[in-house]
Amino acid sequence: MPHIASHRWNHPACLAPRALHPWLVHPGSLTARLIAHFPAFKVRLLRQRWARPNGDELGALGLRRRDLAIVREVVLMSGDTPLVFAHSVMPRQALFHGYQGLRRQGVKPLGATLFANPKIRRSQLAYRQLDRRHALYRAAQSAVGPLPAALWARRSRFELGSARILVTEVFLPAVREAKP
Ligand SMILES: C=C(O[C@@H]1C=C(C(=O)O)C=C[C@H]1O)C(=O)O
Repeated sequence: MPHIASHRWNHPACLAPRALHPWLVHPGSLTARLIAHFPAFKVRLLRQRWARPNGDELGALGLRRRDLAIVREVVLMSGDTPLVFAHSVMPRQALFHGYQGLRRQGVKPLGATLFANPKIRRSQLAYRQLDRRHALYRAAQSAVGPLPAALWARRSRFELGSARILVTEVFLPAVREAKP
């Protein structure tokens, strides 16, 4: 396993390209913003199955290495153009205590569910650049094909009482603020 220079999700978003920055720091539903900016939005569901979270996700969810969670991976699309690779980790405890409905999420955007429930709190957003040393970069690349050497990603927890899920969004090249 190549050493990842830093597991830390603490890269300042201000270092991101100017055209990407508004997307990275957007506090509301990314789905809603993508629908407002791009035509023919759809969710391409890649997988949703029991799996082990990535090493740098355990701490954020208070999990041990052997703990299982349902891992959901999708590509948010505009027609045939991939916009965002999203990876969501839903621990067993969360699925049985609060997030039962997420098991049948299918191609309905997660955001449509999470932002519709006023009891769900979102944590601070955390950012980092990913490259081929990170599992999420490699998963995005196998889903959409060749990518730039580094991609900006953000992640946050969605908390419902004691239940927490971790949602990570990897921004693909097509997502840039329209030229002013
Ligand atoms: C959390 C949101 O849901 C989006 C949709 C996702 C999905 O359907 O799996 C995952 C992450 C988000 O990009 C959002 O819209 O902000």
